[in-house]
Amino acid sequence: MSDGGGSVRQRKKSSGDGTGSRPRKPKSTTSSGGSSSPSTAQQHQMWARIVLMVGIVAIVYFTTFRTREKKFATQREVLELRTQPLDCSRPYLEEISKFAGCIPNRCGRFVSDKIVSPAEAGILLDLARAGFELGQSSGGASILDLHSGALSKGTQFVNVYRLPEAKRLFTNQHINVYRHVKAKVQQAVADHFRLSVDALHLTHPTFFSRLTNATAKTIHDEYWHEHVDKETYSSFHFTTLLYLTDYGKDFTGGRFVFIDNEGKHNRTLVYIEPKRARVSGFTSGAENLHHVEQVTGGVRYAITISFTCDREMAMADPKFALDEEEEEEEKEAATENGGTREGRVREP
Ligand SMILES: O=C(O)CCC(=O)C(=O)O
Ligand SMILES: [Fe+2]
Repeated sequence: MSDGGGSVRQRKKSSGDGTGSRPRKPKSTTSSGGSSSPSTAQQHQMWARIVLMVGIVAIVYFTTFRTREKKFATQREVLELRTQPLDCSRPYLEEISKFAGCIPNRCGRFVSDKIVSPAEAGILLDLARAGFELGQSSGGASILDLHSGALSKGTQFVNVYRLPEAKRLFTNQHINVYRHVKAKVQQAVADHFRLSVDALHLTHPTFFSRLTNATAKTIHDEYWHEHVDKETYSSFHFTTLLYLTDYGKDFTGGRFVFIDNEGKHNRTLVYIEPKRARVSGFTSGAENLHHVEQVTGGVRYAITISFTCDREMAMADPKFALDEEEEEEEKEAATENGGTREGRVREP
C-alpha cells in the first residue's frame, strides 16, 4: 500500500519480465538521474521527430533548389518555327535602345529547321571538314573564322589564308552558300524580332566550331561554361547558331542549354538538340544565359553567326582571300568539274 502509484508505474515499466517478483533497483537510479537509456516510447518519439525534421528539410530543399528540364527542340522534330518570348535583361535593353530600327519588340529565342536546307548545311559541313583538315586544336574545341582567317592549330591559332592549301579547298560554291545562308539567317532574325534587316550587321566573331571529347589543353577548349554572349563578345546583339551535324547520330552529349533562373536557386534548363540545318536565334543579353554540354563522343560541327546593331562593329562577308588570278583558276576548274568544285574538298 505504501508504494501506491510508484509501484504501479514500476510494474508497468518492467512489464514483460513475466514474474513481477524480480527485486527492484533503487528508485533513484531510474527516475531522476537521466543517465540510463530512454524508454521505448521516448525512442519512438525521438524517431518521429527525426523523420519529421528530415521531411521538412527535404520539402524546403526541393521547393527552394529546384531544377526543371524542358526540351525546346528535339532531334526527332522538324520545326517550322518554335519561339519563346522573354523579357530583355535591363543592361541589354539599355544598350539596344540606342540603335533605332534594331530594338526587338521583345527579347527571346527561336528555333527553325526550315530556314536553311539540308543540302546547304551539307555544303557548309564539307567546307568545315576541309578547313579543319588544315588545323585543329589539340584540346576538344577548334574554331575556323573565315572572316579573320583564325584557325585552331595545336594550342594556338594560325591564319588559314596563309596556308597554300586553303586556296585549293575553299571553292566558289562554298562562298556563295555561306553568303546566302548568312543572308537567310539575318532575314529570319529581322522577321522574328521585328527589325529592319538593314539595321542588322554581321559581326565578329562569326565562326565554325568543331567540338569533341578530347581533354581540354587551353582555356579556348573549355566550351562548356555557362555564359552570356553579350558579355563574352561585346559587339553581339543577336546570336544565331546553325548546326551541321546531328545530336545522337554524329555525336553524343553536346546539347545546347539555356539556363533560365527564376530566383536564386530555382532554374529551368531548356534544351536544343542539334540537328543538321537547324537554326536557333536569340537576343544576346543576360536573358539568354546558356552553355553547351560537353561532347561525350563523335564530332559536333556548328556555325556561330553573329549580328550587331552597331555599324561600327559591322564586318563584311568573307572573300576567302582569293585574288583575281586565283578566282579565274577557280572558275576554270569549276567548269572542268561540271560546275562545282566538290571534287576538291577532301573528306577527313
Ligand atoms: O555551338 C553552340 O551550340 C553554342 C556556341 C556558343 O554558345 C557560342 O558560340 O557562344
Ligand atoms: Fe554562346
